Amino acid sequence: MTTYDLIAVGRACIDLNAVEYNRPMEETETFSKYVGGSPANIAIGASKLGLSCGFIGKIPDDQHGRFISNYMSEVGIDTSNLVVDTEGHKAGLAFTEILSPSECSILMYRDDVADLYLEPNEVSEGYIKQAKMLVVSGTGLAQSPSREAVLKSVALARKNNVKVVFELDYRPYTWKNAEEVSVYYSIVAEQSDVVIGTRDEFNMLENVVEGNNDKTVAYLFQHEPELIVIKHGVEGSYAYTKEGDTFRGKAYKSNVLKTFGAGDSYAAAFLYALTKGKTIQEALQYGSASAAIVVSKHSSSEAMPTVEQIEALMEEQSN
Ligand SMILES: Nc1ncnc2c1ncn2[C@@H]1O[C@H](COP(=O)(O)OP(=O)(O)OP(=O)(O)O)[C@@H](O)[C@H]1O
Ligand SMILES: O=C(O)C[C@@H](O)[C@H](O)C(=O)CO
Repeated sequence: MTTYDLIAVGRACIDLNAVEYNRPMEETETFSKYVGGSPANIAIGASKLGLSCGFIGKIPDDQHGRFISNYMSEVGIDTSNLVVDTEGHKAGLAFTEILSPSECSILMYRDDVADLYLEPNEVSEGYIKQAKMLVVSGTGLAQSPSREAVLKSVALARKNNVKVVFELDYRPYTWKNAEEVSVYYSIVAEQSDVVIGTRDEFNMLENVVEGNNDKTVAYLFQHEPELIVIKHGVEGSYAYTKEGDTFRGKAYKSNVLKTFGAGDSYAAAFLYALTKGKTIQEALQYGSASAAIVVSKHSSSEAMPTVEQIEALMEEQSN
């Protein structure tokens, strides 16, 4: 018996999104606070879509930590394995700059962040075995002890027949160099059932400047993965199966406010659709429609849509 459709492991942080957008951050005076961090956003998105979700991570023992934990509980995520740090580590902060709908950047404050101090002994087999899938974010591999905690969670998932979904989620901060990224990304990707990332992120995994999708899938299908999703921004995304099928997901039209949040909302809705037994082609549409909604809104987490909103957009743009 599984209790959770999905348990995500990794960072739960704070996003501070510029309220006065279409201008440089130097001229921004007001920021809105949201829960952020890619794996937290995915769990929030999936929970808002009605999946039962849990989370493994570490938050600070302060106002930010309590804000994160309260918000995640409010949207229905089980936070019993969201460990409270006792050593004074802080929450990661992501200040977002929205220069224009297509030129966005994120200014990260991630020195000594609590999420990277998750210890292997804080990852419980009893918890992981209650899930259908474990969603692992690449950033959790950037530094010890979180690195070992994530590797342990993958090993426990595999031992208990829990599907491993690896969201590459490459962020340059905290990694030392490209070799290191490639080493740890390969270890986890080769053991995962599903790997999701952008073309650039797969280049980091393979440690190549310009890879191509055929080579990527030929490499990964020699190992555990059964399904690989490669995203190409507004040009859409491709899903490849080990049986040799390829599916293309087109991006939906959107009144874009900012670009970030696309990947997390895409993953949440894609995984929701697969969990509900939709086809891979349909799952690509759910993911793309969810992303189109989130890029038209101000936040990544709070903006995660409902199933009805996703299906309405799919219907509206069905031709
Ligand atoms: N401007 C856009 N308009 C509509 N849909 C978009 C847009 N940008 C991205 N998407 C959708 O979101 C999906 C994922 O986007 P992308 O490939 O940029 O991922 P990502 O880089 O992980 O996102 P993020 O910016 O959150 O890190 C795309 O395949 C597409 O369907
Ligand atoms: O993942 C992060 O740490 C920042 C996110 O919360 C932010 O909203 C984003 O970049 C989403 O893609």
